[in-house]
Amino acid sequence: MTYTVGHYLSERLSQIGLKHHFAVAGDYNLVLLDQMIEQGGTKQIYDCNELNCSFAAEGYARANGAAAAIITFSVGAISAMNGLGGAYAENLPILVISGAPNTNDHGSGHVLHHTIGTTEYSYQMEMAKHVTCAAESITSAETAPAKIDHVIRTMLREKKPAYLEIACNISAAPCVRPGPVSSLHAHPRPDEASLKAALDESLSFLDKATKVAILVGTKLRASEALKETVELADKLGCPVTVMAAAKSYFPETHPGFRGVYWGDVSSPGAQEIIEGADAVISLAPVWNDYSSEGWTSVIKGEKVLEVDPDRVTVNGKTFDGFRLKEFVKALTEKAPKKSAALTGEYKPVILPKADPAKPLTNDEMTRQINDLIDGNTTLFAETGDSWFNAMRMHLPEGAKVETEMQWGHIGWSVPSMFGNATGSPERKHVLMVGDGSFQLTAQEVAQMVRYELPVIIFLVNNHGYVIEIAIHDGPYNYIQNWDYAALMQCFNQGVPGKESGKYGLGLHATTGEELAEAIAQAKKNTRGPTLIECKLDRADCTKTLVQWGKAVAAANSRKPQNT
Ligand SMILES: Cc1ncc(Cn2nnc(CCOP(=O)(O)OP(=O)(O)O)c2C)c(N)n1
Repeated sequence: MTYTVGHYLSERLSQIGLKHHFAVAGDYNLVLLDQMIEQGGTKQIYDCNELNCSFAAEGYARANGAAAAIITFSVGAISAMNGLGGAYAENLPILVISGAPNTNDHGSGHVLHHTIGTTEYSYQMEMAKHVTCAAESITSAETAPAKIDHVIRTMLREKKPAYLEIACNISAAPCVRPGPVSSLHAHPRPDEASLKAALDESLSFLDKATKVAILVGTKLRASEALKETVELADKLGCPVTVMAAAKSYFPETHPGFRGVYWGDVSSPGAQEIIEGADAVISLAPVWNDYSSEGWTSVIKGEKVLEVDPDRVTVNGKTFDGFRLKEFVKALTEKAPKKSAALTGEYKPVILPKADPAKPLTNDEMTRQINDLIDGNTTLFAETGDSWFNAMRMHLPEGAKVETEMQWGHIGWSVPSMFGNATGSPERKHVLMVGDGSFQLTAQEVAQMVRYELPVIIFLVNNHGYVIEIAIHDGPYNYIQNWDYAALMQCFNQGVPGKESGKYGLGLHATTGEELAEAIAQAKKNTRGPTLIECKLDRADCTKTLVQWGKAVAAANSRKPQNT
């Protein structure tokens, strides 16, 4: 068998640890898809559309560290741009690979199908450059290895997405074979002088402090320092809170854990700890209008030692030339005990068991979902009141929570969980998603039926965009109601000639008792997804969403300056 450009790409992807890649067929990428199948290093998984394909890759990267999605030129790639933007915002290394026009068409004056009808085809590359850390166009086999290695090496180092387009007549062109994968993982050595200076300044900052606390931030997982943070917390003996988007990045069973810090909508006691500290070690935070509750709660300034992925700022000085992980390890070695602020114990929100015969409430639904979560569960929480329900859950050791609080594309969670479950089949997957979000990407549940993924979907049917209503109400927040549970019958049509692809289960829950029964059935459904449609009253949402919505609305309605 001739070794080709497509084989090189496929081998590199399997060398970095991928066992699957996601794809939607299109005539610009069919030969490339053949090469991927022929080389066989990763299994080809199909999605209903390219938006879902890019989000499935993003979800896979959350489980596996990286991912790849193959789509067709222009009509496919421009949909996938949304997944690239999301991966950029969420610091996830996914590689989106687009089939591309035949090399003979460049400069020919030909108008090609699927394009915008011009004779220039570079617009897609120009778009991709804005939402990736590396982007290359492959139009010859000779230059393919260097370009493929460049985009993979860069995305792994930067924890950002990358983009490749491969001309459709080059995918099967003969190509040299790759060397060891170690060259793709190389990181620059830290600048020792700068690291020492940062450490000395930080120790001086901590020496003067009495009430020290750690705030775990959004980019800590991408900085690959979760374990190192636990070691720092053990050494300091101080309280630890997490930002909402970092929920589950620090073990909630740790004696120092004190909940989610989110301004006025923090876990009970967390706001006092962070805002009352005289030294906050802030690890990889992202302060945006949502995470700061409409700019009302940003933790910065002279009380803060801010440790970003590649920079430390403390005592009015800033240091770079090393990675967060290297700094945290060095700080742990020298850090003093600072346990004065660790008082009392963490009291998670305990939701009372409701009368099972009464209409289902948001609290009862959240309570039963929390009971379902164990140390092997990955909980996806979609944009909406699901965020706030996830924040008030207490997690056992090993449980993970996935959110998309920077990009916030509603519907993201359905394909992302599909990708995550594909990449971590050994874990249980649970999704909380509102009816509004679900309507954007619902068809990807059909792929969960096709690939027989035993995930559990809690479809929160509160008849509209409740998070938007909390921010600013209007007729645009009310949507057509669906029979969401009935979708499973539609998706259960099976794979022709095969026994598979017909085990989706759709259930309705209008009371606590019905929900408990549905969960019991879901646990037994091991050959497909179970969607439980939870009917809630529209006004029945978390108090924290209502409070947060007011703060965000105030931020959105700030008058223009100098008018
Ligand atoms: C692609 C995209 N389009 C529009 C929006 C704005 N948006 N954010 N949240 C929503 C409504 C979410 O409603 P649901 O999923 O029903 O969630 P709930 O808050 O639980 O009702 C919208 C329409 C968005 N975040 N993403």
